[in-house]
Amino acid sequence: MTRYFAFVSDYQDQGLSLPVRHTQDSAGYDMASAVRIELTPGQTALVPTGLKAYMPPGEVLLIVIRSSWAIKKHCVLTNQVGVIDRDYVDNPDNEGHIFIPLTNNGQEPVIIERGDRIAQGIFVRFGVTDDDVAQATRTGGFGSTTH
Ligand SMILES: O=c1ccn([C@H]2C[C@H](O)[C@@H](COP(=O)(O)OP(=O)(O)OP(=O)(O)O)O2)c(=O)[nH]1
Ligand SMILES: [Mg+2]
Repeated sequence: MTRYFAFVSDYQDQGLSLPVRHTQDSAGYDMASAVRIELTPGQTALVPTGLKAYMPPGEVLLIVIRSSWAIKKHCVLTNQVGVIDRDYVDNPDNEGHIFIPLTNNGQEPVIIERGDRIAQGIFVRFGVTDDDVAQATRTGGFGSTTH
C-alpha cells in the first residue's frame, strides 16, 4: 500500500478510528481529535489526531476544516490549510504525528470531544519547477526546516 493512514505509537490500541470518507465520491477523509479539548473564545490549540499519513511521491495531504465546524462552532484552522508533506511521516522528531491547529473565533467556549471529526484530509498531486534541486530530508514539523 502506498497511500494510507496509521496511528503513531502513542495512540495505537486506544480505540480511535482511522479516517474514512463518508460517501463514495467525498474528497476528504474526516480527521478526528484524539483527545477532549475545550477552546475558550479566541483560544488556539494544536489538536492531536494520533495519526500519520503515507502517500506516493508527488502527493501532499491537505487539511481543511469541515465546513460544519466552521459554520456551527465558529472554529477555523489557524493556518487555514494544513500541508502534510510526504516526508513528514516517520520523521525522527514526532513520527509524523499530524496536529490540527484550531482557533475558536466565536464568542462561546467550544468543546471538542475525543473522536469529533473537526477536519478533513485530501490527497492531491503537486508540481515542482524544472530547476528544482531540493534534496534535504525532513526532521520534523512546524518550523523544523531551518534553511
Ligand atoms: O496543519 C498542519 C500543518 C503542518 N503539520 C506538519 C506536517 C508538515 O509536513 C509539517 C510542516 O508543515 P509546514 O511546512 O506548513 O510548516 P513550516 O512552518 O514550513 O515548518 P517546516 O519548516 O517544518 O516545513 O508540519 C501538521 O501536522 N499540521
Ligand atoms: Mg514547511
